Amino acid sequence: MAENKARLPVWTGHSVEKTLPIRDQKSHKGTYGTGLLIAGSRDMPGAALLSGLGAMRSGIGKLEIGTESEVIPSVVPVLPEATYIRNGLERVADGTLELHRYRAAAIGPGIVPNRIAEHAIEQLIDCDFPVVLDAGALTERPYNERPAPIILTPHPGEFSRITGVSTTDLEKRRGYYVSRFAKELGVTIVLKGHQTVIAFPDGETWVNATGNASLAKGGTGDTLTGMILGMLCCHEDWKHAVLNAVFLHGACADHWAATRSTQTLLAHELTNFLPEVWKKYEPK
Ligand SMILES: NC(=O)C1=CN([C@@H]2O[C@H](COP(=O)(O)OP(=O)(O)OC[C@H]3O[C@@H](n4cnc5c(N)ncnc54)[C@H](OP(=O)(O)O)[C@@H]3O)[C@@H](O)[C@H]2O)[C@@H](O)CC1
Ligand SMILES: Nc1ncnc2c1ncn2[C@@H]1O[C@H](COP(=O)(O)OP(=O)(O)O)[C@@H](O)[C@H]1O
Ligand SMILES: [Mg+2]
Repeated sequence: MAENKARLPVWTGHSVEKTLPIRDQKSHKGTYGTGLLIAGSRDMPGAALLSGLGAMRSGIGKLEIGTESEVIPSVVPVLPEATYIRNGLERVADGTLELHRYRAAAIGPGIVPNRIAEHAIEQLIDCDFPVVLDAGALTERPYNERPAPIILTPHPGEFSRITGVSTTDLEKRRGYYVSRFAKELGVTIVLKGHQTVIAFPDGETWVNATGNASLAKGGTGDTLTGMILGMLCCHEDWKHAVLNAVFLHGACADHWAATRSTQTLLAHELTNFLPEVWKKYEPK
């Protein structure tokens, strides 16, 4: 029997209105910090662009993208605002990149899981800023106590990979499994899909109120990872950053679906709508 979702509280538009940050007229880009994004590879260059667009459209101060050299020329024409760390994955893995200056980091979109990636993830987890782990960074590992959150953003296939729970069992009890493993692993888990569930390690769990099947398309999760990174850099409360990123990501898809076929969305179009959609929830 499908789990009764009614037990979980819903993160609504009103929740977002109460928790969105104000962009102080006297602020400067340093106010919102620099985010580090390790994403993209030669066969998956678009993941770096999609997550980069998500981050730069979501309140960040500056974005540095660590990616393979050959990926950079495909990102710059569409996102000239980001700067780059050539072969950033290797630089993080071998400890030659200064990490303390970042406000938050995200790693995984378009990254091939391997030993170097694992070393880079270990280095980031050793830092004291929030780290988002997605896609190629979602492999089974323990997480030690640290001063800032680790945020995993698996779809059901990735969740199954890191927990051993079959997607069939998972889909019957999403709320139960995501809350259980968030507590057991001591991390935040965003279990994506229809009615995304967000579970924090302290047991607090929410269901997202937005989104639709137009998001069932490659690249939309990479986009969300970037949006979470950007919002971590501009929200005081990191939990609100995660919840509001998931909500606004789905709200952009809902804006699309209001007048267009849900068969047709391209992931990069989500961030074209974010300026207008975000505005709707800001204080009038
Ligand atoms: N433009 C780019 O550069 C893009 C780059 N991308 C990069 O591709 C990399 C691989 O990421 P990925 O998600 O595409 O593949 P993977 O991790 O193998 O997981 C899929 C497996 O899980 C299973 N599955 C079960 N339930 C599921 C569900 N509800 N939703 C989804 N899957 C579900 C599913 O089983 P199936 O039902 O297909 O048998 C399948 O076996 C990653 O680095 C990502 O960033 C992409 O973002 C696209 C655009
Ligand atoms: N049927 C659906 N309804 C609502 N949201 C969906 C649906 N299918 C997928 N999504 C959303 O789309 C995104 C897919 O993430 P993911 O599978 O990681 O994409 P990719 O890795 O290809 O970028 C997630 O944010 C998920 O919540
Ligand atoms: Mg994904």
